Amino acid sequence: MGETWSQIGSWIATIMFLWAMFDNYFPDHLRSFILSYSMKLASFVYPYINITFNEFIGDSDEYMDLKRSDAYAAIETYLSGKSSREARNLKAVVVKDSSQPVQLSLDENEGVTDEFKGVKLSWTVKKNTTRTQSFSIFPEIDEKKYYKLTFHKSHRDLVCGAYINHVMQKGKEITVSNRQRKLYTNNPSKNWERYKARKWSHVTFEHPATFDTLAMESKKKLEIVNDLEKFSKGKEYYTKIGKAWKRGYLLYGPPGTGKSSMIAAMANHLEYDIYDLELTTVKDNTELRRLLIETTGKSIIVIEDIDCSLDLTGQRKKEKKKAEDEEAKDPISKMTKGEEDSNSKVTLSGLLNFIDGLWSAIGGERIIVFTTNYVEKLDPALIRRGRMDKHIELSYCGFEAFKVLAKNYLDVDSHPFFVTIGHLLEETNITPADVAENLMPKSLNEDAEACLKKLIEAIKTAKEEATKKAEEEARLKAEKEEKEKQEDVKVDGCLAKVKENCVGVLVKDDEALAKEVKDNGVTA
Ligand SMILES: Nc1ncnc2c1ncn2[C@@H]1O[C@H](COP(=O)(O)OP(=O)(O)OP(=O)(O)O)[C@@H](O)[C@H]1O
Ligand SMILES: [Mg+2]
Repeated sequence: MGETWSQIGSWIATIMFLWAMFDNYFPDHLRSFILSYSMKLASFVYPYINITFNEFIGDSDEYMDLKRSDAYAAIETYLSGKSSREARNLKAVVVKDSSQPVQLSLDENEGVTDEFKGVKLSWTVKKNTTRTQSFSIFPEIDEKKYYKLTFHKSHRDLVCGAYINHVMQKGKEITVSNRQRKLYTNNPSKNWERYKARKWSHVTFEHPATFDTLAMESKKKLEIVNDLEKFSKGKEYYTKIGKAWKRGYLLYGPPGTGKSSMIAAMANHLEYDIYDLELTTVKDNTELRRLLIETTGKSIIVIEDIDCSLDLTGQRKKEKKKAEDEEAKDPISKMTKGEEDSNSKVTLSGLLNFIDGLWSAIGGERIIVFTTNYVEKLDPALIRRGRMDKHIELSYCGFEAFKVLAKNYLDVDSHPFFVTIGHLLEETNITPADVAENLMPKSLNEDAEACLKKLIEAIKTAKEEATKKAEEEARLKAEKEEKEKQEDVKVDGCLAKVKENCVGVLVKDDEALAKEVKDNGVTA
């Protein structure tokens, strides 16, 4: 044993001596010559290239700076399917916000093979373990995991370029399709500075609406679906035309015509998250921009009832005044509300900047949706094309929309009652929400026919009510006109009297005098 050790010792000493001689006495050009030949010899004996992808990147001395590498995560996801089929030692990882409860990945020292354009490659998971210097009796063990990609040197260009890109892209795509989508809402800014506070809170987005369940004309529906798909696949196109990759939709129509349902259908179709922006809690334009920066790509930013959210139409002023009146009556509610109802100073120009300013281009594909019940009240600058690229009107229920609802709610494609319903719908304004409510069976023994009958009655009632309302409105209008006519006659009479009494002193023209008489009576 002692002999072996002394032999190893003498070998090491000899190698070190030769290395020192080589380093000190060989001329530079001879040294690089020998080194290059020895590399060639090594590559002849082992013609493979290894690339490592570390799990954590950043400054390892500064623990806080370490960040899980996106590339590592993408590789793990990319290999997950292969690993579960081929590898013998697997590890189950719980992935946050994923629709799959666990993801299987390779355990240490396990490997799988992959093939790309006829080239074979192998992936293995390795671990470096080092003991960190510490004064504890239990030295801390620092483990660094990494993926090692091995391939033949003749495929260097293909692997370093196209293959690695392919892995990253596929890995991200799988992550996106597995992820649970989220519905975000903005937190009031007074909470932003708290420990771990976030600008957006989220829940899992689970709205079941799809374009199949949406009741509207099929032609219009197809047009919207095509528009969305063209947008979501249009990265290169948007780059080519020099436009930020985003699109604005304005959804308008009476309450209950499916504006919110359409937003849910859009998100489900594109697999996007939704950011539901409550503008009234945003203090000013700077806060609006900060919220925008924190949104991610592949998302729909929604501002519902835009006419009520901003002081563009005078709506908010009215609401504020009403709130102030209520507070005056109930001072306790004012105290409990605290600062929450502080005034928002978001302006039209701030909102326009949010939609298409320089900041709006950050973070990838994004859709912005505004909804309103009163499109005519909106400032034209806000909804011009380029900002709100597509204006979609959601209107009262037509026959085609009814058929979609009948199929969804009752599983009925045709029925003798359909003809009556079709005629009634042509003559009556009834929202899809009301139609849907009537089509929904309310007890176990209510069948499709009973529901359709119920709907016919409801449309008839709506029609009668609408006729009554129209008649009442016509009566009020006629009354108003009659009153105005009478007032005009009275004014003309007074005017004649004034003119008669003031002949020669009349200084005002007829119109001004008439106005004064109208406002103040004959005394004027
Ligand atoms: N076009 C539609 N297709 C299918 N269902 C609809 C449609 N319109 C309304 N509904 C039904 O009516 C309900 C209310 O619709 P939704 O909330 O989408 O209306 P809205 O236009 O957003 O109304 P508001 O202007 O009051 O916000 C939905 O839950 C849905 O079941
Ligand atoms: Mg709505």
